[in-house]
Amino acid sequence: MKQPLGVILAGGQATRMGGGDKGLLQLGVQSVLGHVIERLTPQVDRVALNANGDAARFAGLKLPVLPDSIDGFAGPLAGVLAGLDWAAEQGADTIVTAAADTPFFPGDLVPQLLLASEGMTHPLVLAATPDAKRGTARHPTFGLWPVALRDDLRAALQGGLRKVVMWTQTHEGREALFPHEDAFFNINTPQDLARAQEMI
Ligand SMILES: Nc1nc2c(ncn2[C@@H]2O[C@H](COP(=O)(O)OP(=O)(O)OP(=O)(O)O)[C@@H](O)[C@H]2O)c(=O)[nH]1
Repeated sequence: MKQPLGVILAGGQATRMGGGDKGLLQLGVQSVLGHVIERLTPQVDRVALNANGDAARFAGLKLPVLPDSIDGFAGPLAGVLAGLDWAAEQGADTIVTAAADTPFFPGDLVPQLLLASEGMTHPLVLAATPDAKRGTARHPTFGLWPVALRDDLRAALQGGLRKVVMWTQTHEGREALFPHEDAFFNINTPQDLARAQEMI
């Protein structure tokens, strides 16, 4: 399998943060997105950013900016579709997604997702962490996605499907387990940002 392309999901509305772009918030010496780019870039072939609205605000990052093609804010799956359409243009087979608000995700994200996908015709794997109640918790914005299923995903979104896990289940998606409960700590609120400042 070719090395996946990387797609950073930054297409949300950040309502709990009061709007704006969570990825452009300052965290230590760089933006939250800067941390995400730094972690993802060495693990993939190339990186693009999925974001809606005026792309000029991300010009300094020097990454392709991919808007959602589904009307309205359809959730992270719309960003996955934008990433898969870009990957198809680039001749790639798969993408790995990472959320723009999750600055400390594992440095072995991509190898672990690839390992979990061995033997799958259409590699579809979500990252997961241990969860006291459910056994494991899946992280729907961190996954390995096959370009071959992009038209199926487009049809599902056009039919109103929004839940990532529901779509992956219809394709017998797997999970890759990361042992640390906080491996995908994400910034949703000003309190989360303060906690992240303490963590770096
Ligand atoms: N492309 C795309 N990505 C989205 C959309 N909604 C959420 N996301 C992304 O999905 C991930 C998780 O998003 P959430 O934290 O649930 O939503 P959010 O909009 O970032 O924040 P809240 O509005 O506070 O829930 C983030 O990486 C978001 O950028 C959307 O409509 N389109």
